[in-house]
Amino acid sequence: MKLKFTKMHGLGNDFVVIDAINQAIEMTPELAKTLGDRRFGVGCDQLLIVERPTQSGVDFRYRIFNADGSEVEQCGNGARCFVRFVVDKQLTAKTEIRVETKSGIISPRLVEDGLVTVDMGVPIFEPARIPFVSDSDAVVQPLDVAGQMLAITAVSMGNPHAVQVVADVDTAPVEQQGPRIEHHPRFPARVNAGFMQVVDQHNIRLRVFERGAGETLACGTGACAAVVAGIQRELLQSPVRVQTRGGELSIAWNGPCAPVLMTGPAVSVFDGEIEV
Ligand SMILES: N[C@H](CCC[C@H](N)C(=O)O)C(=O)O
Repeated sequence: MKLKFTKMHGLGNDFVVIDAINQAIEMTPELAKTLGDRRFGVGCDQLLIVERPTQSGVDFRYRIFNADGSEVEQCGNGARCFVRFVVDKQLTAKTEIRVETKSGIISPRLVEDGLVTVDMGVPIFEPARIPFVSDSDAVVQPLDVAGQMLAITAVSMGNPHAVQVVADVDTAPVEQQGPRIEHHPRFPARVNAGFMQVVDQHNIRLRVFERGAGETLACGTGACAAVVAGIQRELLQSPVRVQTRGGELSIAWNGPCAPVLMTGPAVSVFDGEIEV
């Protein structure tokens, strides 16, 4: 069959977005991996699948697959592109929608000058719910990575993140440490590895080696996790501007029981179709 898709990105974190409401397609890890391949397929960091909701009071269901085919719980840059997609394709007349994901309901909404704000929900710190193997709930925990003891903060935004502070993101060992952290045995579901440089209390620079995708130009949940970790470590104060390699995100969080609000762009690049 001919499968229609839209190529989109959020600060260079790129997506293949598929309307599975008006197309009879059942996404599988194998098909996701094929479509995500930058040589043999369309190529993307993640695939975003738009489906009808399974719950009442919700507008859509949104499934997320990494380029390696793994289906995951949450994607921040993807959530912004999702709302841009359903509005552009006239799948809704709303500009604020409720979206069902594997990790719960999120509420992205279009704001002025093309930006999108998403309520990404309340961060999770309990190790068992991240999941992170630990008998402590300390904010900073040691993690032995190939004999080097790192100081990380483990937090879930629906998906797991391990955030460390580095002096300079440009010289941080992202390519060497990233895969080792991603596959560390204390993260039984693997993990996204964040490298955060604190510029001042309201500004950070960030690189993320993503679970199932490698380093991306930006990671929305990674930006949320880094700001939450920085505030918990008393290094940051809300709101925080996060400079990623692909551009800037604005993150606000008012403390442990509050949701994290993320604001940034969402860009549609082209429509296409591919034989599957
Ligand atoms: N690689 C992530 C999913 C995509 C997250 C990222 N693209 C974002 O914008 O949050 C994971 O396996 O949890």
